[in-house]
Amino acid sequence: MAAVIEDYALLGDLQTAALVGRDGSIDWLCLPRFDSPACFAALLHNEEAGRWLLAPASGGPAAHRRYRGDSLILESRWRTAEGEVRVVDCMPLRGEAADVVRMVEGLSGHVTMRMELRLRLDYGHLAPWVRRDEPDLAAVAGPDALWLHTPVETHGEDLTTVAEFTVRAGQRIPFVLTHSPSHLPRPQPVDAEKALADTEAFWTSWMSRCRYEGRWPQAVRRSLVLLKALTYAPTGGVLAAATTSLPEKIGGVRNWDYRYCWLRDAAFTLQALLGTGYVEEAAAWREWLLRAVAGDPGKLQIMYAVDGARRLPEHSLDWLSGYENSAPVRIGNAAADQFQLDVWGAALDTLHLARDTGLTPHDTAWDLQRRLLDHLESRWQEPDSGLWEVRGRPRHFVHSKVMAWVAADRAVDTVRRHGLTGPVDRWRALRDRIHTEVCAKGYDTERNTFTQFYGSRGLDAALLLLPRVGFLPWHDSRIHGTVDAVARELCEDGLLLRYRPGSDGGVDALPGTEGAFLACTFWLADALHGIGRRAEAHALFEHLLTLRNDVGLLSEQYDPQARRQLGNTPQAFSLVGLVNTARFLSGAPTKTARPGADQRPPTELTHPRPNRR
Ligand SMILES: OC[C@H]1O[C@H](O[C@H]2O[C@H](CO)[C@@H](O)[C@H](O)[C@H]2O)[C@H](O)[C@@H](O)[C@@H]1O
Repeated sequence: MAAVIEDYALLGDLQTAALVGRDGSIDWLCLPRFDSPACFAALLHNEEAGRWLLAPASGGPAAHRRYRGDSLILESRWRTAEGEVRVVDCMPLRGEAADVVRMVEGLSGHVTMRMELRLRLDYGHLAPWVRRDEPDLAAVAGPDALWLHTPVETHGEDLTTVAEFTVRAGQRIPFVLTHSPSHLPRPQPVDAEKALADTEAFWTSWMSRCRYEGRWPQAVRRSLVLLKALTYAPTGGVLAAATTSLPEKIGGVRNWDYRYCWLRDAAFTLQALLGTGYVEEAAAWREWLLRAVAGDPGKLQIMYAVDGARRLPEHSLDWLSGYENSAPVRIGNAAADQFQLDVWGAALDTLHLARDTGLTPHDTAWDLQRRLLDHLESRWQEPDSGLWEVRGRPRHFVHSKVMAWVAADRAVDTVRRHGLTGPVDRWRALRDRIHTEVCAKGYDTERNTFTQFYGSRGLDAALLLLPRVGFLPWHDSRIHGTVDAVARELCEDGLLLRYRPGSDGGVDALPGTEGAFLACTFWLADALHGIGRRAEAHALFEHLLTLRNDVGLLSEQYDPQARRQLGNTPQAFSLVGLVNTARFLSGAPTKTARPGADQRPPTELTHPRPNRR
């Protein structure tokens, strides 16, 4: 059985990622790309679906784990009756092939170790043909070939490669697993010691570019490393998370594939990276976006594969029982075909922010912005599926309309401040029309709150973003009313749901419930800070920090009753929430509002709180 979600640490080489449990087992690895079929899928079934265990034979979880410095090199340490041992895991940056390097270091005594390599290609479906390729072991199945390189003697047991060996104090014993397409010649195995040194040097140098100077620096730096690990280096695409189908409720059906590039999630990630000095990543994403959208901006999708491919058909893998029996396990994502209005605003906002942050101007980018806006102008009055990608009928979601306002607003601002050309009067009129309509139809005067969609009784955590994007200032009484209402109606044990799935007769058309949404809870901390309730904001943020696992990972959601993480992991939305809230609470202005807009929080409460009903 897989471990609890917070037991997993991430390894990655900026093209794919692996999850390692505290027990020393790699239970998730897709090769060669984040969204390729997994060769270890025990995470979504059990060890029969493939895993790679390397740990003391006596078993049990590592007593202590940490990443080495600011790197993605994981060190897991066990104390056993025989002595102490450390396993150091990493994925070196991609050279000729993909590698996983595992170094066993004897710290004291003589520790008996056990290795079990159970490769199961195609998401646990296929046991490869394994043979000796002296001095190594080669495994082949269809398009994939893998080699295990180690000085330790191995043998086969029950379609598994097994080794039992002893490590003495001072000894270092390497294991290297290398993947390559099966039709190519065997790649050179990497030298494990050099790979570790190079990987550490890469991450140290990457972190030296960090310009974050606010509070909670360790939590922010770790989140930035994890966000970087979710970018696909060859194209600049940014992933939502490293996994598929970790459930939003244990035993439930809300299990989705997040190994793709959502424009919305990427926009949030880029805002966090740009705000902490990582301009190169923003430049790479802009190029990715321009390529992905090239052709017809009217055919903009809300998500793409890491290489910009558009077809992501959703289907279930019925041979996998699912994480703790949470079925189905899905790959692909049907939300790719949805109309989500906010995505136009998110893309335009990020391109605007990139220009403001000093990213070299790009003629094609402005051309794309104009064409996206033209398209949006013709569609903003249509109902959509909203940022939560509801699978119920399309609605006039307030957050979606506000993001349409953002698109028009940023275009007007670009002309005004950057001297680019466009029909600015028309855009200004569009911006004002959207604003007027949202305030008239999306705001409930009786309850003093904006609502989830026009005429809805339900609320939505995304309404907390209205002042952040500059739609209304923090001191507006409608914003105070909305923050109060959202906190009152969507909080569970101090954490925020994104909406109540049962509201308005079941807005998302999915059965069951889900956990508290971590990104939304970070937005609540921002909102409390923004309206001047700073002590509450800080307390909430500190509480959120305690929900990270021992090595800083956050998944998408949290179950406050069971006190455990839920949903895909590590999730960019949650990590971005952490970075952006740390910045905001440390005194930075909000990320996306245009310069000059009233975005600084008041030093104290300037408006009376609205009456509670
Ligand atoms: O709630 C149903 C939807 O859930 C997933 O979407 C969520 O994840 C996305 C990636 O992080 C995020 O952009 C979106 O805001 C979230 O609601 C799932 O991917 C969808 O297929 C599903 O309809």
